[in-house]
Amino acid sequence: MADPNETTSRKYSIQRFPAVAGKDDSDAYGRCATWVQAVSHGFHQQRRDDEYLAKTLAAYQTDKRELTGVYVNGTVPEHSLGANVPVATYATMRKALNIGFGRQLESNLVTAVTVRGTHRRQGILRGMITADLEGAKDDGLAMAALTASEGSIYGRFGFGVATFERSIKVDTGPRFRMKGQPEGTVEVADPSVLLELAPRVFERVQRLSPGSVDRQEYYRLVASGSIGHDGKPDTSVRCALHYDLSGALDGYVSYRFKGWDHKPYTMEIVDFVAATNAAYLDLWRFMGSIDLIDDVTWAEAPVDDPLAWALEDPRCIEASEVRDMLWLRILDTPAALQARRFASAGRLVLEVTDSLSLAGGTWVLESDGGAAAVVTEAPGQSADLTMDVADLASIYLGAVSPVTLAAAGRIREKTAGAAFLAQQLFAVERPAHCLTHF
Ligand SMILES: CC(=O)SCCNC(=O)CCNC(=O)[C@H](O)C(C)(C)COP(=O)(O)OP(=O)(O)OC[C@H]1O[C@@H](n2cnc3c(N)ncnc32)[C@H](O)[C@@H]1OP(=O)(O)O
Repeated sequence: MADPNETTSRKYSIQRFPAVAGKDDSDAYGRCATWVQAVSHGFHQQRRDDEYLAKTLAAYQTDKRELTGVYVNGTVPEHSLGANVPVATYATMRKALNIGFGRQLESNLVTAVTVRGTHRRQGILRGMITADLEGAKDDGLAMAALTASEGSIYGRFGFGVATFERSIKVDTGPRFRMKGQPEGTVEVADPSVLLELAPRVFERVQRLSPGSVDRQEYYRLVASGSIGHDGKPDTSVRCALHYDLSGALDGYVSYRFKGWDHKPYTMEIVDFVAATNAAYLDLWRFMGSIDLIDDVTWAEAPVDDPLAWALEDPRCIEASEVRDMLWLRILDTPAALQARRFASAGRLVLEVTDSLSLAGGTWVLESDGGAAAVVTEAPGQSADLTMDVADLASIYLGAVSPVTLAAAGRIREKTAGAAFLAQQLFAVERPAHCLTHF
């Protein structure tokens, strides 16, 4: 792997360093704080105050984020941003990805990618991401993941869309009626309880939900209203908890009222985490019962949503903006395949191409539908399916059909029926959905 600390050219230096929150080492803290300001600049957000920087870096340190900054060598023109302000940023942290049937795969999460407008399209992103993916593979990881600001950036680096989400607006007026009966109870709580409870509930979701990525520290802070977009506490956040029939906590929803000047009167979901089907439906019953409210909105709803089937009138849901959510990048094809449990028995020869030469090759995948799959290298064997590594990432969690990718001309089917067999093999036990943005 390229050494991220080496001087890459006479023009730029790359520095990689851990996020630190302690101010004892003022140089290290200052470097991290300046890096956070550069990220805000890259995403057109406001300049951050000391409180925001302290809270953010504390959360980053908890997540063990590794920060990368690209710096201009030498002096910069008078009055411009100083040479200590990175012209490009990039961060990683390692978290578990649920890859179906309860299996977890430690993955390299990529985030906070920015390149200052005056330095763009000179290969800075390419340099940062190729070095990082190589390094993650050298460390033994088989998977990288990100959520993308634009759909056109990451396919060239071997990332494929693996899960989707959508925004919904639910009419909670008189026609909001749900089938069935509650199977537990819902109670309103002070949102601060979520500082402790949110990670506990999410831990169950992480175990049970294909496509789920373990959450970063920031989530419990947002769900509890401890931190809003501006870094200050968000006092408009409210929350409700769900208890199962034995009284055990198994879900929560946090939400905020959009205000009396916003018509129709709307409750916006901040975070909705349900570890059981009953918790999900009962919390929706609760959201649909809040007086004086016309609509409930949720920007991170699943595409394949049980709510639609639990409503007497599914048209209460107005869905918009179905969009890509989790992008995966396979770093080691046999390791990623062997980590999975396959849903049925079958044998496929897969030829995988990879322009970054990390995960390309030909392998035989044999599954008896049980716990272990056998993956053996088969160089030169004629393949049943050939695909780019990005397409293998897309089908990996079962949320994208290989049949669709074959129809799109992305996967090439050399043996009739092989795409359908792949669809059955890669299926998971429930629709993959990721509730974690990063
Ligand atoms: C995981 C995340 O954090 S997602 C957030 C991504 N960041 C943003 O959207 C913030 C605003 N944008 C930026 O900061 C920059 O434009 C970046 C990071 C997207 C790209 O950085 P650059 O250093 O300009 O990219 P770089 O020069 O390495 O380009 C590499 C390749 O990607 C292409 N590319 C880069 N950005 C884009 C884009 N937005 N759309 C399409 N293609 C792009 C380049 O044309 C180049 O293609 P090539 O290698 O085939 O010639």
